Amino acid sequence: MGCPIDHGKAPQAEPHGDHHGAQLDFSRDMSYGDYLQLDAILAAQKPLSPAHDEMLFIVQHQTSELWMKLALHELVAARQHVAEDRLPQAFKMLARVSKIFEQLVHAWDVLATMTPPEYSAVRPYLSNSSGFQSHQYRQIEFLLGNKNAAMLRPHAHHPERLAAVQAAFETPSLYDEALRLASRRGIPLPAEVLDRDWTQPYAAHPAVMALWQQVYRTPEQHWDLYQLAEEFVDLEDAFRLWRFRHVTTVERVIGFKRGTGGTAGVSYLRKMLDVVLFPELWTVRTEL
Ligand code: HEM
Ligand SMILES: N[C@@H](CC(=O)c1ccccc1NC=O)C(=O)O
Repeated sequence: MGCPIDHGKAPQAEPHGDHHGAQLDFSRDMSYGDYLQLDAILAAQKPLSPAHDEMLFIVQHQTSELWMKLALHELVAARQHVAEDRLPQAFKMLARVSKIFEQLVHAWDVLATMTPPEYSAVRPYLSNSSGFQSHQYRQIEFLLGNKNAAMLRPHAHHPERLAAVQAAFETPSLYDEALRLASRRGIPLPAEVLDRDWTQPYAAHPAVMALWQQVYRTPEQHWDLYQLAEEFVDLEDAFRLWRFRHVTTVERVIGFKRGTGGTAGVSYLRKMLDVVLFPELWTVRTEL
């Protein structure tokens, strides 16, 4: 079997030759590398230091950003599906995002092969750059409800990126949309939940706790909200593991040095382990 598109060519003279019938001439057809823009992607690793390990550092971050690009694409679409009452489509996307995070959790194993002296050879070349300035990461945090206006500042000098991060900052989070959906389904929720200032981080509310208690006590009557809640828990679980591996990897590589981004480093990242994205989905478990 060759390409499913009929290019109007005669069949290969030797379909069972040493090329197994594969097309070998791409002078006129789109090839693998053409489709994937590999020339652009593979020309984008530009080490600044003479250190051997900088290639690992660059590839690790670039691949993470590509997975974050997909996660963001899925999360934006999932939120839209929730906002428009199409839960099955949202489930599919949220399950994929959880798997992306699991992939990113395992990716730390590769970076952890870099020892402190190996990283010390690269670090001076990083100047003040830091993952803290990742605009895709910040959009993911905002989409998941972890809003913080100060995090917009690193993007102020770049209008296009600022607009994207700002839009994520001002738009209801995935969880906000889930609560609005529950309300459309007839579960009573107050205005301070349904129409709040979306630029504020979500804070736990007793009415939302009551909603999830109802869902988890009678799942058969609220099956899709129950499934949505469990998708959210999967997602937060995977995200927590990612945050945890980040701190432990950072600690083993730079110890308690300040971050290049200006924070205290490990103690800042440890503080981020306290973030709870979907608070009632965790506390409801105590009540069941
Ligand atoms: C040796 C490897 C790494 C070290 C030493 C490191 C260190 C740090 C430190 C110290 C911070 C706090 C901000 C600062 O002051 O710079 C930070 C933040 C951050 N890093 Fe890393 N990091 C490493 C690898 C990675 C990788 C592979 C990613 C994946 C994209 C990443 C993404 C981030 C993100 C998104 C933040 C912001 C976190 C937040 O604000 O909650 N880092 N990193
Ligand atoms: N914040 C790190 C530097 C760092 O990790 C970094 C620098 C440039 C591009 C990505 C990075 N990764 C995550 O923060 C440090 O303090 O060593």
